[in-house]
Amino acid sequence: MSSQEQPEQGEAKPRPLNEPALTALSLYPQDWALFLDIDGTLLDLAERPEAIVVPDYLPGTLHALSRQLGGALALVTGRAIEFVDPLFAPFRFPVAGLHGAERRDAAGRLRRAHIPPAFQAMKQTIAYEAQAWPGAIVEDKGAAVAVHFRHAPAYEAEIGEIMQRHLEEAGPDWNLQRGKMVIEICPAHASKGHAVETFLSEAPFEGRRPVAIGDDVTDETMFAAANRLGGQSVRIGDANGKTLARASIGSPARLRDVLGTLVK
Ligand SMILES: O=P(O)(O)OC[C@H]1O[C@H](O[C@H]2O[C@H](CO)[C@@H](O)[C@H](O)[C@H]2O)[C@H](O)[C@@H](O)[C@@H]1O
Ligand SMILES: [Mg+2]
Repeated sequence: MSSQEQPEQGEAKPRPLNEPALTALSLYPQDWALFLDIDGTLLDLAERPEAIVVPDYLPGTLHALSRQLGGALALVTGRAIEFVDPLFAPFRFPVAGLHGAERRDAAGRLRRAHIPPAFQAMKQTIAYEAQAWPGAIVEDKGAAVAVHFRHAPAYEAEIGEIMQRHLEEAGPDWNLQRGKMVIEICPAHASKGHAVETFLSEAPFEGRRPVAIGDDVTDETMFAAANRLGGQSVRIGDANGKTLARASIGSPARLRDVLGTLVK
């Protein structure tokens, strides 16, 4: 690398180019709200659900960006809320968990999904059945239960059949949600798009245009909401063309870099 390409000693390193879909968050912070998925978006995917790594600078970056946006930054995730808060401590962001089935608004009010005794019993049955799928991981998320087959791909079809059967027994209040090497049963009213719309009906999100960023099929409803509301929708990674998102960013690492450049 020749000397003229080297930044002068002390000169700031060239800042990554802001992605056009996100620049507005820095140029017009009073007009925009940011809705962020977690796994595969803010955080790199890991081999196991509990093996995720939160870069030590990330909670502070999100807090600074939230302040810049007047508090209009929310996490919208398939994770349970109680799993999310420790990830970004000491900050407690507005958050929709279980794909929108539970939500804590900007005022701290928490709305949880009901967990009937029959659902608790079903989760125990699934945990027992999972013993027949070596490598599968059962994730009890309270009002949802996920079976991960990232390390048991040979059992994907059988797991899908069993989960479909449990869904039929559970009834219309529940839904089957697929994701990356995972299938789960969650409350039927869970929708990330509806969660975004609900946040946007409340302070400090009200009156702002949404930027929705996600990486998976469960994020498509919030892309649709953002598109419908004159906002921006950004998909992380390669969606093989099958997405409603109107922009894309290559990886969680790239997104984290760009988010850092948006903080003034
Ligand atoms: O809506 P998100 O915030 O993206 O959460 C989606 C699911 O993320 C987790 O599972 C996924 O990430 C794991 C860790 O990287 C990975 O091991 C797994 O294969 C992925 O499916 C989480 O465990 C789920 O509960 C979330 O629904
Ligand atoms: Mg995700």
